[in-house]
Amino acid sequence: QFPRECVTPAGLLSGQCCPSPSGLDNDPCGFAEGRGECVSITADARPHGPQYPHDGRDDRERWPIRYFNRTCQCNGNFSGFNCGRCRHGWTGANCDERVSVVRRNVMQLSSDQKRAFVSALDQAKRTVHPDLVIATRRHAEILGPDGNTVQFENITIYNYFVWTHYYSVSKTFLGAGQASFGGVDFSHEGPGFVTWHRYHLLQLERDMQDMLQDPSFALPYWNFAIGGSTCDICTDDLMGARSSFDMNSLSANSIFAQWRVICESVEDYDTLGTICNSTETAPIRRNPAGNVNRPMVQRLPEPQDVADCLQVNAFDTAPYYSTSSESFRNTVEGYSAPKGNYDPAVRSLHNLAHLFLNGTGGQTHLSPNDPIFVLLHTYTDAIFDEWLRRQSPGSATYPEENAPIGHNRGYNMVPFWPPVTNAEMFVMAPENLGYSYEAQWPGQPFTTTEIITMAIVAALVVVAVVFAATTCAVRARSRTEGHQPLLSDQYQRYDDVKSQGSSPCGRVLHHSGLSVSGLYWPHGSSGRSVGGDRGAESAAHRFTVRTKKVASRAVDQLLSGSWLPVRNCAPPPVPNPARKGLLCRLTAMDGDSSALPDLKDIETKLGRKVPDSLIRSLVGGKHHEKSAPPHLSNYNKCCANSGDLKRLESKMQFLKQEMAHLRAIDVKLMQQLMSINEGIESIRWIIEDKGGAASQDGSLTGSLYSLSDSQDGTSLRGSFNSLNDANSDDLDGLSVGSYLDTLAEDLPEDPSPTDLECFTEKSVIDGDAFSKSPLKLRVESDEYYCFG
Ligand SMILES: O=C(O)c1cc2cc(O)c(O)cc2[nH]1
Repeated sequence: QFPRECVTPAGLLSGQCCPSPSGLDNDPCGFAEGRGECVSITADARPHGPQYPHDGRDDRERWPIRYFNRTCQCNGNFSGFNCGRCRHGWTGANCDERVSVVRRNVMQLSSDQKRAFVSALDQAKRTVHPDLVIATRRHAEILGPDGNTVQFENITIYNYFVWTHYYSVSKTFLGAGQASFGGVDFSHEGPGFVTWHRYHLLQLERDMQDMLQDPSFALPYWNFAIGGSTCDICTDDLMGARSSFDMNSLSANSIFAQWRVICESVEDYDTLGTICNSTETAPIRRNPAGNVNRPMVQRLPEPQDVADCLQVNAFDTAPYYSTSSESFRNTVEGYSAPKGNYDPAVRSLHNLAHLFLNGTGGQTHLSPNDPIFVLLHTYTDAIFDEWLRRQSPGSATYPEENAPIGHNRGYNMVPFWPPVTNAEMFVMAPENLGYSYEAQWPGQPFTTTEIITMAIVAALVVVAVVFAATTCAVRARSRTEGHQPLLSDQYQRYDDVKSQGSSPCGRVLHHSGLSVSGLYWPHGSSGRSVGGDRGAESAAHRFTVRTKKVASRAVDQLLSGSWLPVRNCAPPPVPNPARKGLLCRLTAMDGDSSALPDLKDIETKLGRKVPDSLIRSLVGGKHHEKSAPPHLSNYNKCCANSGDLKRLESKMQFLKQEMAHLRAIDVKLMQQLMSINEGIESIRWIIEDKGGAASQDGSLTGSLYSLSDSQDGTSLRGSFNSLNDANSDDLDGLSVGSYLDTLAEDLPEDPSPTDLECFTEKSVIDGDAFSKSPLKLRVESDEYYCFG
C-alpha cells in the first residue's frame, strides 16, 4: 500500500510521501529532471451513499489522508510513487513511446505459454514486492506500542495483490467488544467495482512485468461464461486440477497445491481490530460446482449472459449499490440478472464465477489467494472494456457523488498508492492504459437499425418472389392460351392437364388454393396481433404480420419445391398443328360428316376463326384419334346440325364463365400487388416513425419472430406452423439462419411432385387442422396457380 521509504516514523508523522526516483536527497518526485513535484492530495469530499453511517471511524475514509496528505504529482507520461516510471501504455526514457500488451484467453495459450504464466504467478507468490509494504495495524496503532516502531511489513508481489483486496473489503472496526460494521466495501457493490479491480490487475501485471523484466508480459483471462459445471481451467497445466484424495483440494501435481493463503483470520480482524499480515496459513480450497446447498452456483454463467449484460446501457443507477437495477456495473458484478433486472436471489457473471469455485475463491476477504481470481477478473475487466468500447461514455457517466463510500468518481481507490481515482480507470484500456483483450463476444440481439434493414431486405425478397411467381403463373397461362384471344379459345384447366396424364402435379394444382390464399392478405383475416391483442392493427403490425406470412409461405414453398410446379405443372404448350390438318381431321371421322359443325359457316358468322383447341376438343370428343390426315377440301363437305350447334353454344357459355373467372384471378393478382405496396408503405412507416414494431422488443426476435397469425393451417414440413403459431412461437430466440437450417434438414433433398401430392393430401386436405382452417374454402375453390 505504501512505498517502503515513506513508512518511517518521520515520514508518517510528516504526512508526506514524495520519494526521489534517483535516490538523491532533495529531489522529491524527480523534480530536478522535470518528472514531477510533491503536492497536496485531493481527497474526495463529496457525499457518499447512506450505506456507511460511521464517518470518522475508518482509516479508509478520504483515502489516503489518514496516512499521507502529500504525494508526487507526475508530469506528462511519468508516473509512479516517485515519478520514476511511465504511465500505463507508455515506455522509453522519456515515457514518450507507446506500448501495449494483449491479454489473451488462457485456454488458447500454447503449452509453453501456459507453463510460463503459471511459473510467473508462482514466482510472484515468492518474490518480495520491491517497493511497497503493508500496514499490519490500524492507523491508531501504526507507530507501535512504543510510538516508534512502524507497523508495516514486507509482502510478496502476489500476496500484496491478495492483501489489497482483503483491505478493501474488510469490516470497519468500531472498537473492542463491538461488532465490526460489515456494510462497507471499497471495491464491491458500487460503481467502483469495475474501476477498482481494473487497477488491481494493472498493478499486478506491472509488478510481474518488472519482476520478469518482460514488458510484454500480459495477464491472460478466463472466459468463465461457458455454462455447464466444468471448470475448464482447473487442470494441472493451468490453475490446478482437483485432488484425487480430497475434492476440496488441488491436485498435488499442480504448483498451486503448494500455495498457502493469507488473510484467513477474519475473526481476529473483526473482533480484535487486527489487520491481515503476510503470514501464510492453509492451502487453497476449491471445489468447483460442488456447493450442494446452492444449485444455482453449480453452473457457470452462460455466453448469452455476457451478451445480455453488454446490452445494459446505463453504467450504474441509483443507489449505485448491489441493489441497483438496469445497471451494467451491477449486472457484470453479478447482483442483477444478466439482462439487468435486480433480483436479490440472483448471482450471475462475476459473482457466480466466484461462488462456483466454492472455496477460497468464493470468499471476498480471501478470494485472490486462489490464482483463478486473476483470470476471472481479467475477463470481467474485458467485459467492462467491451462495454466502454460500445458505449463510449464520458467521465460524467460515472456517478460523482452519493455512491457507496469509496465509489464516487473522484474517490482515491483504497488502498492503492500513489492515489488513483475511480475516474482514472473509467477509460478505454487500449487507448489509455496500454492493454487490450483478444476476445470474441457472444452474439447480440439485433439493433433497431439492423432489424429495419433486415425487414426491408426481407420485404424486397418477398416482393421479388411474389412477382416472379406471378409472372410465372401469367406466362404459364398465356402459354396455355397459345396467345389466342381469350373469348374465342378454350381455356385449358390444369385439371385437364392432369386428366391427360401430363403432370403428376395436377391434383396439387387443384388444391392450390391453400397457398394462393396465402398470398392474399384480407384485412379481416390477419387475426391476432402481437401478444394476443385483438385491437386495431397498426400499419407496422400489419406489415410485420404480412411479412411473416408471405415470408413463411415463400420459404415453405420455395424450399419444398412447390413453386416449381409453376414451371413443371404449367399445362404443356398445346402443340399447334396446322389448322388445316385439324380441320381435315374433323372431316375424316368415319366419314360421318353430318356429326360435325360447319365450322367455316360459324367462323363467318362469328367473324373470327374457331380456335384450334376447340377443334381439337371436338375431335377428341369424337375419339377419332387415328384418323388419316384429312384435307381441307373435305371440310366444306361438313354440315352443321343443331346438336353440334348446341354443343358449341354450351362450349361458348363455358368459355365465357372461364373468362369471368380469369378476370377474377386478375383482380386477385392486383390485390396482391396492392398488398405488397401496402407492405412497402408499412416499412416506410417504420423507418419514418423510428419506433414502430421493429423496436418494440429491440431485437429481431421481438419484431419478426413474435408475430402472430390467425391462420393456423398446417403446412408442408411444419414450417408454416412454426412461423405462424401465435401462441407458442417456437422460433423465439432462433436466428434466421438456424431456422432455415432446420427447414433444410427437414426437407428431402429432392422433393418430388409425388411427395408434395401425398403430403398435401394427407397432411393438409385430410388433416384435422385443415378441416378447421379458414384456408379450406380456398382449397375447394378453383385456382389456376401452381403454388402447392
Ligand atoms: O456472494 C457473492 O455474491 C460473492 C462472493 C464473492 C467473493 C469474491 O471474492 C468477490 O470478489 C465477490 C463475491 N461475491
